[in-house]
Amino acid sequence: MCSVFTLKPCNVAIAAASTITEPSWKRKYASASSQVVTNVATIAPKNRSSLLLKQLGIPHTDLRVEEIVERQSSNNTDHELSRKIKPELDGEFLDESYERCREICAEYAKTFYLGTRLMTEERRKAIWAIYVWCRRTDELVDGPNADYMMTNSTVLNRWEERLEDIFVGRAYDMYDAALTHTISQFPLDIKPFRDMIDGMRMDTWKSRYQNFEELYLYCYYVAGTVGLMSVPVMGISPTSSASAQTIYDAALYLGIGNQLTNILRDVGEDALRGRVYLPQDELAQFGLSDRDVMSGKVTDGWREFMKAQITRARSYFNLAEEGASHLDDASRWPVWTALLVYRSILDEIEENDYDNLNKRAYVGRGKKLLMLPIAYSRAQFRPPALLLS
Ligand SMILES: CC(C)=CCC/C(C)=C/CC/C(C)=C/CC/C(C)=C/[C@@H]1[C@@H](COP(=O)(O)OP(=O)(O)O)[C@]1(C)CC/C=C(\C)CC/C=C(\C)CCC=C(C)C
Ligand SMILES: [Mn+2]
Repeated sequence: MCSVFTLKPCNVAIAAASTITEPSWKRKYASASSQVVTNVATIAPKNRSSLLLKQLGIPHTDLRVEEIVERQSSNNTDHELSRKIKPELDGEFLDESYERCREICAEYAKTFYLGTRLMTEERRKAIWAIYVWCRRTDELVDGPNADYMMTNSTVLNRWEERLEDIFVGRAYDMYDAALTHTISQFPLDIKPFRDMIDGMRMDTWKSRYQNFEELYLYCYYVAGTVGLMSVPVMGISPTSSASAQTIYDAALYLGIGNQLTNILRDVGEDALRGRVYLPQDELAQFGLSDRDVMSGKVTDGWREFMKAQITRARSYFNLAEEGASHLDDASRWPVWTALLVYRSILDEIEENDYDNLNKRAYVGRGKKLLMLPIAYSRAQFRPPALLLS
């Protein structure tokens, strides 16, 4: 274990790296890429979703969400889920741990941080801890220290072992300690956390996506998982008549919508890193290729392509809206705020006349604040079935 008391927010990735040098880990996978190739090949796209999804042309890959929902709804205390571990942490240390998580969330994720400020204290602390774990995981593969750490399967395997430790109450540093405590307070499942690490594995070897199915899988791994991690913290309204599956699906869609938006916002930046997340077959349908993405020229063809991409990203936010109304009363406002603010990045791309090759779309603070009352009024809505019960 490393010394954690000197960590500063900007050292998050270094802190992650400092504990991954021990040589004794077991290798779970022969290599990062073979693991992911296997996943892509064996998780057959399975259209088990509603007519609405079919009409939208959205493939719903079998992402084993049912497995998570089933455990979440059961009272099986033997399972890793719902284990009430009691980390031996004193109040002051824990307060400091959460405070460090808060600082990082405030510094790196203004939109999410705004959302968390609208939550109850317990929930907001839990989301800060989850945020920091997600951010550190992402930093391992594309943060400033990623090259220095030569991110490879070893680093990610070690990070996954460390995750397993966190879930049994063993923390390596202060950030882990906050998450360990969160796990003792909320019925979090380790699965989406593991899946996010798989997504980062994927990002280390894959820089092109042939079609939307491939991209969707990546988006699930790195972002849909965040939705699944968040539901147990946000809570489902006790009067909701919706199935847990419906609500988890909606949370997953919010993650997908966020990530598609992220990808559309960052096309130019990602291209500079040699990455094109846009589906190759869809680029070709619009007479475009990687070369157009790299050229930085915003043509009419590019605009038309972007319009279609934006429409699809919005459709995921729309699907998420349905589930947001079934969350616990106290969680609806923050979730609606995050949804509206993140979705409005798409409006900004339109405002920029679809120039996401040279400009980064940005939602100003004023606009964000204006969305608070709109989100508040949306959050007052409860599905009609609840009013009857
Ligand atoms: C029923 C219902 C609607 C429930 C709500 C569920 C819910 C709260 C869903 C939230 C979904 C969400 C916030 C997804 C985040 C997706 C995201 C931005 C993923 C990013 C991936 C990698 O992308 P990239 O490398 O291209 O990005 P950068 O340029 O590096 O930024 C991630 C970076 C993966 C890691 C994710 C995070 C760090 C964000 C985690 C956020 C939270 C835990 C906060 C959620 C809180 C609120 C208030 C919504
Ligand atoms: Mn990233």
